[in-house]
Amino acid sequence: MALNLLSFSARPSPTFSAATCQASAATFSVHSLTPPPPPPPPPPPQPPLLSLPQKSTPTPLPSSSCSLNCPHFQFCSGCTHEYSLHHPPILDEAIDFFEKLGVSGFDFDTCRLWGWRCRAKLAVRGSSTKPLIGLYQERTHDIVDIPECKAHHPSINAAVELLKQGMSKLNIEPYDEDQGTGELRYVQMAVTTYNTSLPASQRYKNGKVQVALVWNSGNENSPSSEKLNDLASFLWRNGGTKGKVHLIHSIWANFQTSTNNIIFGNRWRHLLGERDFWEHVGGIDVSLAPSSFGQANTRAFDFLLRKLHKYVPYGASVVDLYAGAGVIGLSLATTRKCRSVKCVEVNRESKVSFEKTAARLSETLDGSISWHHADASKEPFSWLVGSEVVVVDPPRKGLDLSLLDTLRSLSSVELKANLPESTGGKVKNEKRPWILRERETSVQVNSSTVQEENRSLPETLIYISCGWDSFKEDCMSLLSSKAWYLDKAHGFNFFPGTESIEVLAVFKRGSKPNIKRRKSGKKKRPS
Ligand SMILES: C[S@@+](CC[C@H](N)C(=O)[O-])C[C@H]1O[C@@H](n2cnc3c(N)ncnc32)[C@H](O)[C@@H]1O
Repeated sequence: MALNLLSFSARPSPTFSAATCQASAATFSVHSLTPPPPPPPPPPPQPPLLSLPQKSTPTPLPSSSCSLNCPHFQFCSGCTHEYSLHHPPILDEAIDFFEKLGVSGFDFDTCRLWGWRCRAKLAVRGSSTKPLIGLYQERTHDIVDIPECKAHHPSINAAVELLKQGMSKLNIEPYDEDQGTGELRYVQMAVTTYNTSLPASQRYKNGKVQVALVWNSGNENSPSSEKLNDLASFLWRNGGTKGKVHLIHSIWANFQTSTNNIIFGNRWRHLLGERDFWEHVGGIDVSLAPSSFGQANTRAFDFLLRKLHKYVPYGASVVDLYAGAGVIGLSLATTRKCRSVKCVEVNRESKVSFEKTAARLSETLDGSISWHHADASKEPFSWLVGSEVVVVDPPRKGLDLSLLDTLRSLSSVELKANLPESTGGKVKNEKRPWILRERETSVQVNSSTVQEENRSLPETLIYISCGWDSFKEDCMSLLSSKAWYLDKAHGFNFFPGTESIEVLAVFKRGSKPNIKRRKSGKKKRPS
């Protein structure tokens, strides 16, 4: 699927780091699973999970601790603030927002502050003798070279350095946007920290990089393909299994000739190394092709998933909208033994990753699990029917309006849905409309599982958001419909150094129960 440059620099970027927050076991024991961080830079004392039940401002730390210490700060558009990485400026606003809505127990998981980015898309410009590999400078098309990025997993920086050496040695020309000439346009680097042959404590820092080279040609038969193969061989020879340092997991090519600012073309080729890229998050092994969406902050995503699990009842039926490769849905299917899970994703490239993950999990999956190549904004109601829980994880711009409207009107629709003759169109005639509608592009796991007719509508809405502004709007819109109330919210430091946080919000259908304080029943002590 095409990605464009706006989202590229929007999902905050780069870095590399050292310390992992030491969350107190009492608040979030999963942190004890976090492998120790890579050795490098400034490892100040880490503030961990900040539990903010009241309007409590987290304990202030000196501004020098938890600072970015990145030589590229101010030149590169990836990070917007330098100090107190554990406490992004937006956090205070989030605390206020949830407090005003009467949500108790909002907490913020600070996660890893440096070296957190396990997935980066970087532009390649400059010249073969002096390649520049990095992000655009704010509001320009000038690339800032970021070899010492503190957000990047250290393996990404090492792989970028190796790539530069290869380009110089083999005379690979970076892309020239004005002329449309040159060979290498972008590179995507994705790190897998899944290596069970290492002790758990050493896995993160020994992450291996899946390198995807975006080549300026229509396919692998172009005259410049020889250079592409030479570059891949160079990377593999020096960074692959037999290199001095084993750094590279695999090398892929993507072919793109478009003159707009879309990063990837439609054609992908696996060149060297392992074809399958596995990571372990949310209690499952997940496969991620370079063409599929993958979360940039692997560790923080793992924390989020583990927190998410507890909001989904055992045996529930779930629809996972904006599902990517179905990581959330499959993680729930496995850990919560879901009766059914439907994943809905518009990028067809994610299908193969879903299939691989599901195949590896097949023995643990009992329910009916499916993935659908479909646009969640089209007939959204049909996706909601039959699920008790809906999970949405939209892009930064938030929910599609049609889906938002459908969620807002769920209480009134439910009445109709329960009346056998009253629902219109496909919903009326087909028990599982999604199967009919997307037959060619769906994947059904456990097709032998008999699905009973389930016409229920979601009672729980779990909203995962990477766009704070759009989340606020969607949240207020859902609440103003009176169809939902906000029950819980958690924040995660997915993008330290930036203005963004990730939010996990749990909405329940109906009105908020009026919880009256129970009388303790204890007898007063005689004074
Ligand atoms: C923030 S990502 C989340 C992916 C997935 N939940 C995960 O964590 O790996 C948003 C996903 O929504 C997909 N998407 C965007 N618009 C969509 C739509 N209208 N219908 C279905 N999927 C959509 C994107 O392709 C992307 O994979």
